[in-house]
Formats: sequence, C-alpha cells, structure tokens
Amino acid sequence: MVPEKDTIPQADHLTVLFASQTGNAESISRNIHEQAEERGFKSAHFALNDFAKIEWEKEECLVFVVSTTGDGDPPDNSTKFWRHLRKLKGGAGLTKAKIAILGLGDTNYDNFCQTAKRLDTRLQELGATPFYARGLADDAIGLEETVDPWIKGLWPALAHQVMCAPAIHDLPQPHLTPEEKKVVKAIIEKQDHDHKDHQSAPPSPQKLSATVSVIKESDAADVLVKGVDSLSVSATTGPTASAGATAKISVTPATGYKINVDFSSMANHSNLTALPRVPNSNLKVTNIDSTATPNATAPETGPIPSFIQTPSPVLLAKINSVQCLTPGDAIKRTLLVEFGFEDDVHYAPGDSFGIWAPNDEALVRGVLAELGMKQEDLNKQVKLEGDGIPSHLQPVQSATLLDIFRYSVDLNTLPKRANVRLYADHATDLAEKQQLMFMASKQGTDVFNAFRAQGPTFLDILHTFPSVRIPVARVIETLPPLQPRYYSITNSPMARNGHRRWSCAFNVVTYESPEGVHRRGVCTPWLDELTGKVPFGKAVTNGLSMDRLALFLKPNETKFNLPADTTKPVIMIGPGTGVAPFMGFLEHRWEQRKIKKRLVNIGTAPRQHLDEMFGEMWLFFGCRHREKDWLFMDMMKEYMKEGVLTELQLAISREESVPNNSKYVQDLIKKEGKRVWDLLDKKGAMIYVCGDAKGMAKGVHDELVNVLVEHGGYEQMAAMMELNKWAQEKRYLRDLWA
Ligand SMILES: Cc1cc2nc3c(=O)[nH]c(=O)nc-3n(C[C@H](O)[C@H](O)[C@H](O)COP(=O)(O)O)c2cc1C
Repeated sequence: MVPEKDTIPQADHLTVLFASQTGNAESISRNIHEQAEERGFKSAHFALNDFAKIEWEKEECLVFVVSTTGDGDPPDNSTKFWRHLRKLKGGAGLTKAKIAILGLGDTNYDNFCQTAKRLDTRLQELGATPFYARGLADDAIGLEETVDPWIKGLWPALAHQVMCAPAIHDLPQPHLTPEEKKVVKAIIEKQDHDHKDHQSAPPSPQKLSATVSVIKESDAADVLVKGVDSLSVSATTGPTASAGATAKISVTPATGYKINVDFSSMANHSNLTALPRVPNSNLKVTNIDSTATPNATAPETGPIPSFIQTPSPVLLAKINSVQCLTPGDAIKRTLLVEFGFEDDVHYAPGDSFGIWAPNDEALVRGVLAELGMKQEDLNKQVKLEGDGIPSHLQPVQSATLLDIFRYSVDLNTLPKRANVRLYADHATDLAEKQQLMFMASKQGTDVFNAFRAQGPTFLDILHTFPSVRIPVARVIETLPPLQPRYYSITNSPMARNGHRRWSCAFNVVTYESPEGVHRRGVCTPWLDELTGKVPFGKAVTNGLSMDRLALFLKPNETKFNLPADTTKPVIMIGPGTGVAPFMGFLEHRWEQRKIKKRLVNIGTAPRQHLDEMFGEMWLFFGCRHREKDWLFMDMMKEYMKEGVLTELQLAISREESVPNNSKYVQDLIKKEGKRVWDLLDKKGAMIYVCGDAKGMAKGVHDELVNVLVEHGGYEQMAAMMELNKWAQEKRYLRDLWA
C-alpha cells in the first residue's frame, strides 16, 4: 500500500547540518550536500542555528558535520541549537531521525571532537538512530585522512537506508557508482541472510562503515563538476561608497613568494587516486555600480563594512594608549593597548572582545592584481548572489571587491587539497596543472605537506603557479571566511573610568620562516602599525590614530569570571599573555577591597579583617627571561604588597640559573602540589587556566591530575573524573587559544 503523500517518509531527503567556527565543517558539509544532490538526493544544507527551518519530525536522514572550538566548546553558529537541545525531552520528535555524524577536531586539544561526541549522545538520548558510524577527523594529522573515506562510505550507507525503507520503493533511487551498488547489494544480502539465520537486527553503523571500506580509492573522484564562474558586469549606477573604500595612503600590492618543493617523486606515479572533488560553482559576482573611484587606495581603519556579521553588537572605540611591554631583544614583542568608548559598556573581568581586522592591504591588492582585476574595478560596488553560497557571503548585497577581500576571505589560510584540485583545473600550463593535480592526490601527500609546511598565503600559491587563471568568484566562495580575533580584557569595570575602556595584551605575530620568508598574523601587526610601532617603555597616548575601530564583546559561554562569593580562593594559571584576564581579576579585587575598606572605615560594614572577606588569590605566571618578558611585573609586585595577590609563583624557561623543576608553570604546580591541594580541598578554590591550548593547558591539566592523585589520595581515573566534574560545575575554567 502506498502511504498518503503527507506521511511518506522522506528517505530520499537528506539534510546536511554544520557547526563551524573557521569554515572547515561548513565547506565539508557543503561538499556532502552538493554530492548528495548529484546523486539524486533532495538535499538541504543549514547551519545548526537554523534548526527552526528543519521539519525534524519528517526528516529521515540527517548528516551532521561539526567542529569543536575553544576548550571543547561548540562553534558559535550552533549555540542556539544547543540551548534548544538541552530543553528537549526524550522522544521529542527525533524518533524517526536517522543520523550520521562527522566530527572535526584536533588531538592536540584535551577535548578531542567534544561537540561531535556530545551531539551523538544527546541525539540518541532523544530517540535518533545512527545509520552510519561516527567519524572523528583530526586536524593534527590532516582532516582528509578521515573525512574522505567517511564521505565515500556515507553514500552506500545512505542508499541502504533508502533501499531498505519499504514505503519509498516508488520514489527515485539515488545514483550510485557500480562499486557502491555492489556494496549496498552485499549489505542487503548479508542482512537478509542474518535475518533468516538469527532474526537479527539491521546492520549496525559499525558494520556498515567496515563494509564500505572495500570501495576503491579512485572512485572518490568520480563526480567532478566543472563550474562556470562569472564576474558579469551588468552595470547600474549607485553612489554608495563602502566602509573601507576611502582613500588615505597608497599601498603597493605585494608580489608573493615562490614556494619551492621537490616534485621529482611525481615521475613514479602515473595513476593518481583519491583526488578530491572540486567544490561546485554557486557564486555570481555582479557589478552594480559603474562609478568607480579610481584613486581610492587604502582601507579606512574605521567601522567594518555593514555585511560583516558580529556575534554581538559593534561598539566603536578609539585607541587611548599603547605600551610596548618587552624590550627590543625579547623574543616576542608584546603590546598593551587601551581602547576607549564614549558611552559605558557592560562587561565583567575575564570577558573577551573581538576585533575584525582587515587582511594586510598589500596582500589584498597583490591577490586582486594577480587575479587580473584592474585598479578601476576594485572600488566598484558588486553584489554576491547564488544558491548555496557560504553563509558569510550571503549578506553581501553591495560592497567593493576591495572590502570583500579585506574583510571576508582568509588569504593566509593553508591550502586544502580540494582547493589545490580547483587551482589545477584553472592552470593553463600543463606542467603546473600536473604538479597541482599531483599535490591534490594521495600519491602527492608528502609534496603537499612540504608545500604547506612553508606556510604559503593565497598570493604565494598564485605566484608559484602563475598560469592559474581563477575567476574572482571562485576565489571568494572557496577560501574560508576571515575570522575576528579575540583578546581578554585586562582591566576591571570597577576601576576609574573602567566602564569606558578595555585594555588587552598580545604578542605581535610576525616571524621569519625557515626559508627566510617574512610571515605575519592578521590583527596584531595591523594594530602595531596603526599605533605607530611604539618602542619599549612608558605608555604612549599622543599621536595615535584617531579612527574609530569596531570592537564587540565575545559571548562568554564558559563564564570565565571571578566567583560571586568573594571569599572563595582563586588559583590563576596564565603564562605569557595568558596572564591578561588575571590582571583584570586582580584589578577588580583591588577595587573591591578598597571599597570594603572605606565602608568599614565609615562604619557601614562590619569591622572585619579584609583577608577574611576576600579569598586568597594565587598566580602561576611564566616567562622566558625575568628582565625581558615578565609582563606586568610592577603591577604584580604592587598587588602582592597590597595583599590582593597572596601568592606569586614565577616560572622562567630560558635562564640557565633557574633549575629544571621551575621552568614551566606546571613544574611549579607540581612543586607546590601539597599547598595547592589544601587550597582546593579545605577552601574549595577555583582554578582558572588561560593561554596556549596545545602545550601549556595539557601540561597543567596533567599536573592537576597528579596533585589529586599524590596529595588527595585519588586513583588516576577518579582524579580525571573529578577534574571533569569541576569543569562542568564551572569550578575549573579554561580560556585557551590555538
Ligand atoms: C581556538 C581553537 C580551539 C580549538 N579547540 C578544540 C578542542 O577543544 N577540541 C578539538 O578537538 N579541536 C579543537 N580545535 C580544532 C578544530 O576543531 C579544528 O581545527 C577544526 O578543523 C575546525 O573546524 P571549523 O573550521 O569548521 O571550525 C580548536 C581549534 C581552534 C582554532
């Protein structure tokens, strides 16, 4: 019997959902969505925060591609969905859902692929059933290692779902390669056989994933779509000049570096396999303005273009002061920058804020020149259109190409194999085409890795393969989105004028690669140049740029803030610029103490010793050389003198006189283990860790486990679980960065 139309399970319908912070999960999920459509599925593609657009009770197959960010946190474009998931009760409309989850993460972080794991658990609690084994891809070894075989295995698993769903035999069947058909047939035959023999359940996701691995590598490249790119110039006039288009200083376009790698191994491989699929061409860039502003050259440092979507409202700020905290011979150049607002802003010590810095102007102009754009085209207003274009491009209704390349595409990102494959399609020189194809293939993995190890910008790639003529629309839609940069606030709203200013401390990221190439980050060198590259010494307040910058408060999901109960002791662990939020904590506590002291003195608060009203504050700080990069040394000493900071433990990593057991903050936690345990056990201290997620945070975490084992009498596993519990209770808080 054919079910009524409304009740037909939509087994040939597929919804591909993503949660992505820096664009990987978004582009991988788009790839899956596009391949699904080519294979005959009716596929839809959404960010998890758009969950309201999905008819959950009707969806049969849902594919999730989710990354993990921060300290095991879900990406920003999925937080609304998580709040929604938390509220749902078991069996809440998900019982029909068949799910497949691909997680992206990095094993250098403690909570590897936490979002995918949590999502899997929660969806199954709510009644969803996996139809295909979960994949967890590791950025540390290369996402492709897992992503490519996972996607390859997805099609037979999906087809199996469709073919086995009895109600939908009349619906069109998805297209499979002959190999995939064989696999599905084998699964169905095996299932029939098992069923006859044992009356057993359908194959488990694990079995499916094991079976699909028989598909040959070379089949991955079976569906290739050559996109037609367009920069159509159907001009209409429009007077608007975008945010970044006003002329100030002239900038010479950068030329790019030629990346040298050895392609000699290419001769040994005549057959290339596992070539990634080229992303579909969806984007159309249409010129909507014929009134060019030919002499406009450099970006305004003022407000960011209106098409940029920030996670909280933009706040305009000017730079009040800048101070270089490290002398010229220090390994890193560290700046303390204070931003000022005209109106009060609300924040708490420990909060962070975002800055949307533009790409380096010379790099932007170099790329546009290399793409064949004429100077007079750069300031024309264009609009970006097309079905299925990346979410960050959808709001671009009217902008200049200059602004799109300044603010919307990441020009420093390392190339992915799918992009290299795309560039091969657009190379006109045969030798270059072959080299690019080789790097995109499985056989060229070593060469590809050697190429990436030199940190090429997009301009370097164009410079290395000069015959690549890639349309600008293809570049815009295939490069990942440029991300804002986040900094911890180092001051307190309780300090004088504290509600009208935010300070932050950061290392200026510029370095020379082993090949002698000058490399730079996006935001910190930009801020350094904007503030005039001040020398080491006192804060500079004069002669600073008068432009307004666009800042925004970062939604503080982790609640990395001081406890409301001021008597609770806090243990702060933050080497290098990881100390930034703790300077805000200390200033805040100092102000709280001053107020309490005044109230006691005038008799409005009970006479009590200040140390009874405020818990101990311990700081574990680390630097390389006491004289060169002990950041905020004077302030730390002052806070010690005032009794605000009750314990300062200093680790110094590059001074010979310092013994090995005091080089890193984790060494000092070990040394002070007994006292740390007492503070945790007897006084319920909070633990805060801020800084590098890979080396430091892991080392500190392991040492905290040891403290619980050695001094608290825990078994290793129990100690780990206790720390996890503290993390969930927000007693052990971490603010980490890559
Ligand atoms: C600031 C930052 C924090 C991260 N934190 C984690 C983490 O806690 N666990 C993990 O497995 N991966 C972590 N990663 C790795 C990302 O999940 C991985 O690079 C992924 O490919 C990013 O995908 P996306 O671009 O879709 O966000 C982190 C990456 C960054 C840049």
